[in-house]
Amino acid sequence: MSTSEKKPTILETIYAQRAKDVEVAKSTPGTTPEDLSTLLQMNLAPPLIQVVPRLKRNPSTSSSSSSPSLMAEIKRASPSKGPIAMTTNVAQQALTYALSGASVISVLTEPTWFKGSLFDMRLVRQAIDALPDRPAVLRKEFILDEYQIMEARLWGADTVLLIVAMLSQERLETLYHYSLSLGMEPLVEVNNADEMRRALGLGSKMIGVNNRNLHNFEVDMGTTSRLVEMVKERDLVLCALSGIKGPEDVRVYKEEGVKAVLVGEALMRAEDTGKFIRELLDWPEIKTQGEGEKNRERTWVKVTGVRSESEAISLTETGTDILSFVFDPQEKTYVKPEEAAPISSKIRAARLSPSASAAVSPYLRSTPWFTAQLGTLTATYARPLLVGVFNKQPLAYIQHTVAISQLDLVQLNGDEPSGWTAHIPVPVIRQFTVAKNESPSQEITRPGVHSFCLLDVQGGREAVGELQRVVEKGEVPGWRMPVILRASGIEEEALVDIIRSLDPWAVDLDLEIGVLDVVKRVKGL
Ligand SMILES: O=C(O)c1ccccc1N[C@@H]1O[C@H](COP(=O)(O)O)[C@@H](O)[C@H]1O
Repeated sequence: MSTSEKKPTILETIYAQRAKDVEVAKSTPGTTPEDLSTLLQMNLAPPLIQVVPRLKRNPSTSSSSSSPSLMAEIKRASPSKGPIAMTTNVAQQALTYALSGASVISVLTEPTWFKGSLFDMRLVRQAIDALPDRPAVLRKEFILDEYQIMEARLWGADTVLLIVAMLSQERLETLYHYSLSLGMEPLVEVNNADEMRRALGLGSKMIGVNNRNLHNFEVDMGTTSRLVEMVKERDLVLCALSGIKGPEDVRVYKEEGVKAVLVGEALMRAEDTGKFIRELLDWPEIKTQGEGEKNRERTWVKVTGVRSESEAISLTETGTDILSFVFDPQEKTYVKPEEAAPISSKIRAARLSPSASAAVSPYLRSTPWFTAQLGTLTATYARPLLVGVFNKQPLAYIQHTVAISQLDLVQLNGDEPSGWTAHIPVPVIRQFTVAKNESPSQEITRPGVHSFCLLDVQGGREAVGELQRVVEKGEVPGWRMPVILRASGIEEEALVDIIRSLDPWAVDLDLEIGVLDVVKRVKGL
């Protein structure tokens, strides 16, 4: 950056401070450039998503006149406004943005003027990590050194900001290509035609026009509009940045063909963030489950302990949705994988394809983890589903059994390591115990590891309160968590009451005399 005799502008001041901050980080034991480079070589950076394709999808994409996509910013404070939202919890804010349809979450990581940090960015990434089709994470920074791009990748960013106004052409090109080498297409920020030419010269696929002049803070909403012509017919996403306050601002950009808008302050100050976003972008309401609304037809029945073809067939004919084989030799209903295989084949040959209506709606792309798992399951598999139940068997045995017995799901009843789920090729159900006056395990509601949970209720009716809390508070407000209730040991009338009040996704019954009558009763509820 060129030095001048005049008082430095805010951009020059921030640049100078960030250059010092980077030197401190680089010379701190544990975070030297060599350390970061080793961490990258060890593949310790979390997986990436590609920002440009993600930016092209938003809740209005399927309609004939799609609205711009949203880059929603986490911005506690700014040099021009001072404090904006100092007490906002960044993880909650990010999840709200994601569930409201944001394609990108921009996180200011600069500490002095914006009160941000890499820790904020990590929390944002963690909060949205398990969502299907999660938004991309942008490190919104004053990037002047490759070191900051390494940091960004290691702390969970999918893309970084490069501000043309503060970089020589040589630095800009080097940083742009370095970011690409780590798999991240950067957002290149410009403020005038000269800077736009420099960004286009890079071959940038994502250019943001900042309506705010970073030297004098002046916001001119026409800045983006004046540069639109320069990118017409080009294969890139043009984004309008700064000063966007209401739907009228976005409408103008939409008509001009701007594909995305970045909004910070207005979102951080919004009272009802989801509503504000819908109105701002003229998006359709994103469907969430209303109070008591079901996302499926009726309680499913899972029966555990199937050992013969005749049992499997009569259960299927009675309407059982999930058949479970027990592969634990300690159990009296144990079957060997070779014995389950022909039963699976018979059931698979007879079952119908999933109904088209079960397919996941595009508006539900950003549903919370467990609900989305259920949506995928019902859209992908025909019923009855075939489950293998395991209790501390070796991983290799589980993998072998999935293949031999053609299982749709695996149920883990022991304390198998959570990392195993990544190596089991079908969705995993994990069993937990829920007991009266005992806080349920936090693992039950932790998204991203198991796909479904089966809750073994100890204490009959009296533990139902705990169960109720898991179902209602388990995921995100407004979303009831789908759970499988282990019903064996609960007498039939109590079970019927529990199903009526709790509306679990499924109940799990042991195969024993009289189970067919219970299946019929549950299916008839
Ligand atoms: O907002 C500032 O004061 C500022 C100062 C220096 C560099 C960037 C600044 N803000 C940027 O503003 C947008 C978001 O704008 P808004 O909050 O929606 O008006 C974003 O690009 C920030 O990085």
